[in-house]
Amino acid sequence: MVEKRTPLAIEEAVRKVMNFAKNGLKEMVPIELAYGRMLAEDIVADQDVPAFDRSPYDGFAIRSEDSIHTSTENPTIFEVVGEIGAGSVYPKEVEPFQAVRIMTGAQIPEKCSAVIMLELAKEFQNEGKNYIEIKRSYKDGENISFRAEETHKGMVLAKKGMYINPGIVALLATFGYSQVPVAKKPIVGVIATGSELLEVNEALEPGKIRNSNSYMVLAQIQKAGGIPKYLGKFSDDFETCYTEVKKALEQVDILITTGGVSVGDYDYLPAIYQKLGASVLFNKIAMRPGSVTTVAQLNHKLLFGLSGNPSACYVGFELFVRPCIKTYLFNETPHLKRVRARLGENFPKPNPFTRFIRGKLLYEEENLIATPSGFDKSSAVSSLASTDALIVLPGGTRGYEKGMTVDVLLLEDREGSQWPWYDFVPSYR
Ligand SMILES: Nc1nc2c(c(=O)[nH]1)N[C@H]1C(S)=C(S)[C@@H](COP(=O)(O)OP(=O)(O)OC[C@H]3O[C@@H](n4cnc5c(N)ncnc54)[C@H](O)[C@@H]3O)O[C@H]1N2
Ligand code: MOO
Ligand SMILES: [Mg+2]
Repeated sequence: MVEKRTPLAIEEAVRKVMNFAKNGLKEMVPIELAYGRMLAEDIVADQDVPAFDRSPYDGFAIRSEDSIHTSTENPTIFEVVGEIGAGSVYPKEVEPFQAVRIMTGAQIPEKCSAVIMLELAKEFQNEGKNYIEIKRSYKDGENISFRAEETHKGMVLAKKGMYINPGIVALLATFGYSQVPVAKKPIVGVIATGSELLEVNEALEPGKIRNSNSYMVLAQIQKAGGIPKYLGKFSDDFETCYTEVKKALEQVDILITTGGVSVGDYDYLPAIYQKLGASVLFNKIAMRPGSVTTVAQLNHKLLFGLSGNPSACYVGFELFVRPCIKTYLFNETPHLKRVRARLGENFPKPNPFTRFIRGKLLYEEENLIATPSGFDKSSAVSSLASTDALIVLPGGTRGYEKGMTVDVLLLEDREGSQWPWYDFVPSYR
């Protein structure tokens, strides 16, 4: 008699896994390699930006008080006593009715309090000296970029766990991080099980299929921020698979197997977990696809037994493995982000379990439309190619109709969420 498994609610299953998700370590990388990594520390401003009052224009720096009585009828003349470009500092104090020719980015000379744009100053020479004439007054501080107007020393500019985008790279450079503290990536091993599996370069034979799960999962690992490590594909032979899984555990932070988790004669993963002494967190979830997704832990190392069926494998990874990789990388929003959309097609088939339909998102005017990507069986491969969201259809006795409001989990978003697993309400209720 085949073992009867009790399905666990998805939310509970994710919670059980997250109890074993842990933060990883920090490592330093040169700033050129920081893009795309996750920050392992808050970035705190160790200086003001700008660090000195500077000119936002090419022009002339003056003492604004010298310009008070200026008008078209009563122009004011300044003697130009020096010139500085960005990077240079005018060495003296500026006297009344003197001006310093100054370029964008240069430090405002001492005593100066306004900048006249080049275009608004009439330049002339007299007896070998340079002068400018202006026809309006300038206020104290006019055309000056003040010290700390952008950032104060001590401000947190980017938080630990944030994805390092080009803007954060600019910040890191501004604040002198030639070496950047980033989260060390977890090594995530992948083992495919199945006597039917051929390698990608092998010709098809009767009854066999090419191993697509491994390469799909390797890509998912990379996308989530881990280091994928392909450990091979093995026939459904208990001893071989046991030995390979045991060996793999020594080389990785997280281990994924695909296939062999259901109740079939050659589904050996449950027995492998038992022989390893690993404790199984669950082996049946009230979801489709991926109901057979099994997760175990051995000495706090997670072993994900993803289904062999490609769509089930894909979904199992996104719901369970991804948040563990993100947590390892210090991310505090490790789960998929959830938004509302309108269903783009009828989905008439009711299901007792919650379904995660692979879908494609599209904006129509201000509405977000989520349309199933295609062939929807758990064995489907082709529909995954155009999938950028999982449409969540809670289990029940009725199907869903085009235009209904549904929850979707975003696969191409970087923000993520702390916890999307609450109140999935079927819109037909
Ligand atoms: N009597 C029952 N049979 C099944 C049940 C059940 O509850 N009772 N569950 C079904 C569900 S749901 C799923 S999902 C599958 C899960 O099977 P396994 O995870 O044990 O995976 P396998 O049996 O090894 O393979 C299933 C399917 O996937 C193909 N496969 C496997 N590996 C790969 C790979 N690397 N690349 C591409 N395709 C792969 C394999 O050829 C099979 O067709 O069990 C149901 N059965
Ligand atoms: O676990 Mo299966 O993927 O539910 O179809
Ligand atoms: Mg099976």
